[in-house]
Amino acid sequence: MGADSSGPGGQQAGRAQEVRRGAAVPEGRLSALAERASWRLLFDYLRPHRGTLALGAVLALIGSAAGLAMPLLAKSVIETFGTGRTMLGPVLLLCGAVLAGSIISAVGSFVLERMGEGIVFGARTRLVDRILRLRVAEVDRLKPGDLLSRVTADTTLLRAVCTDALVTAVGSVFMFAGAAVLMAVMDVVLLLITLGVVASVGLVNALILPRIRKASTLAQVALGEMGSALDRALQAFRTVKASGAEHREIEVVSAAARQARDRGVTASAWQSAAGVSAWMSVQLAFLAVLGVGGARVADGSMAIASLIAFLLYLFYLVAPIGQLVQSFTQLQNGLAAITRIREIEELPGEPTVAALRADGPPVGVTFEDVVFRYGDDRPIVHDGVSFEVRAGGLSALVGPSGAGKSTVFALLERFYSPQSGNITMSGRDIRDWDLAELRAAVGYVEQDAPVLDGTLRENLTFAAPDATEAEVRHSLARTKLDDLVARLPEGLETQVGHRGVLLSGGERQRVAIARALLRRPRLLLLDEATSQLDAVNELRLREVIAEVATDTTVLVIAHRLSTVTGADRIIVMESGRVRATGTHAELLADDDLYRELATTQFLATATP
Ligand SMILES: Nc1ncnc2c1ncn2[C@@H]1O[C@H](COP(=O)(O)OP(=O)(O)OP(=O)(O)O)[C@@H](O)[C@H]1O
Repeated sequence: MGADSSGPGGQQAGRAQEVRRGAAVPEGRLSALAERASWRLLFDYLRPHRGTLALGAVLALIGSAAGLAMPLLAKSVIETFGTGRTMLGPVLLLCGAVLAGSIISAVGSFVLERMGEGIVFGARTRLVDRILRLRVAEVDRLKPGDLLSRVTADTTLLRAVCTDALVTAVGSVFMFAGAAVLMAVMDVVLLLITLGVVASVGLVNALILPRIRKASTLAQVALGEMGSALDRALQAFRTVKASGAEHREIEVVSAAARQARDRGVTASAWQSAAGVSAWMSVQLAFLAVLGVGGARVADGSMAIASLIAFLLYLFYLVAPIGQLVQSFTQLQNGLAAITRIREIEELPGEPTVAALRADGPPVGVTFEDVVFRYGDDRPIVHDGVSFEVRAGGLSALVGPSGAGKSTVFALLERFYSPQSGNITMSGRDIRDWDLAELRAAVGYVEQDAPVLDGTLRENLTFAAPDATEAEVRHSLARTKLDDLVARLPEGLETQVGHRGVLLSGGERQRVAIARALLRRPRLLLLDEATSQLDAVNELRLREVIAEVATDTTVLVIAHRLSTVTGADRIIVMESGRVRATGTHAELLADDDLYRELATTQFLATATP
């Protein structure tokens, strides 16, 4: 029971709400969310790679150590000036340190970069896995463009954190500590002056960093909104063109892009402020050390070589401070991205549904007093729906638009769960069916019969990848597509185009039926297209449905009189209830609504 839910707890439901609201998330809530995306989340990503991380860090440290030795080696070179001693030894040592330090640093940074790519790969595959396993109800609330941006843009930010930021931070901390220790050995007073100035940078940054994270989160949300806006326009591309709405859609996408830019600019402004504070502190430290150190050189208490070495170390401090500040700002962007990735990862998903095949006798279906609404804040769609569809034969659901017919199919597929009432298939509550077994037993052909980009063969075997050539040919013959395949230049290997645009509406519908039949369903749910089919296609579809109904239960949402006249049983729905059931002749005699539908809507599309 309820195997298709990992239990949306209150917290998860709350997160789903945040995702749904997208850019409309109030800023206060955002910072609370960002807080939750703590270091712990980052460590979760890093934990499986801790061996590589340690190796990369050690190499980065050795590289930094070689760098740290340079001022000392430079000092020894300077000290040979005018002494008559040969400079060859110290110079060779200096060159060796430069070379070794560079190579070791490069290897260390490659190891960490590679680890970063591994982390991003892991995050992307987990995210895609989660998205494709989400419950239909969750996907209804999410925007595809925003999801895409989380898989691409947000994970890219994660890489920046795990590679650049981490590589730099590890090296910088060591460089900073090493330089500080060596400076302490050389002159404690000058070091204290330096550290005093540097501490002020830390203080300023502590105030700036949360602002960077907030601005960065908002910028990523805006980027997701932009993706959604573009996706909306592309999904309805022909409608956009036909409505002359290009400029309006361009404006919608541009507005989202503008918002992303503005928020990005805010984040950059704070980042610049952090950078400036680091730069200023180093300049101040340099001036202070130069002043105090110069005075001590003048009074003879300090050698000029020591002051030069100290100032060199001070510059060794400059780079790590700047880099640390940069790493921390990058980290803020990364943590914002991690929060967005986690929001999706924590949504409830369904268990794996393997591509099984049903193979069994036709099944009957019953609805008993089913009450359903799509969300707590939504109106009731099924208000005590009860009906029975016996095993085998053709049954039709009819009723005005919005009566709840397609919802019957969605509930049978367990895309949603009813609030009350029982649905059984083959006498067994559908909640007791294993989800994979249930979905294998039910073939589902949606109204707009989606055909995926790819070849005709890929589309046919989509639900049954192990189907044999003979089975494919058989399903083509049953759905009367064999003459189409014979006409196509590359037969089954012909590309059908994005969303099957190269096929006609009738052909798409029959391809979708053939695809469903290849899985040998025990119940075929067919949402008939409302669009007009030409007489030949309509006749073919009718023949296909009648033929399939000889060995499977077929439940069709009928929009054509020709379909219902041949049905064994018709269920008339109105306003979320079943108002009548019977044969065409019985309903024509007994039910006013059916009579009206039959003489208006249905007749309009009937073949002579
Ligand atoms: N995913 C959804 N989320 C929220 N509400 C929905 C969803 N799908 C359908 N509804 C609502 O449920 C009601 C019934 O929809 P349903 O698609 O079942 O009607 P129908 O009888 O199949 O209509 P039609 O013949 O026009 O397809 C409609 O008011 C619709 O707005």
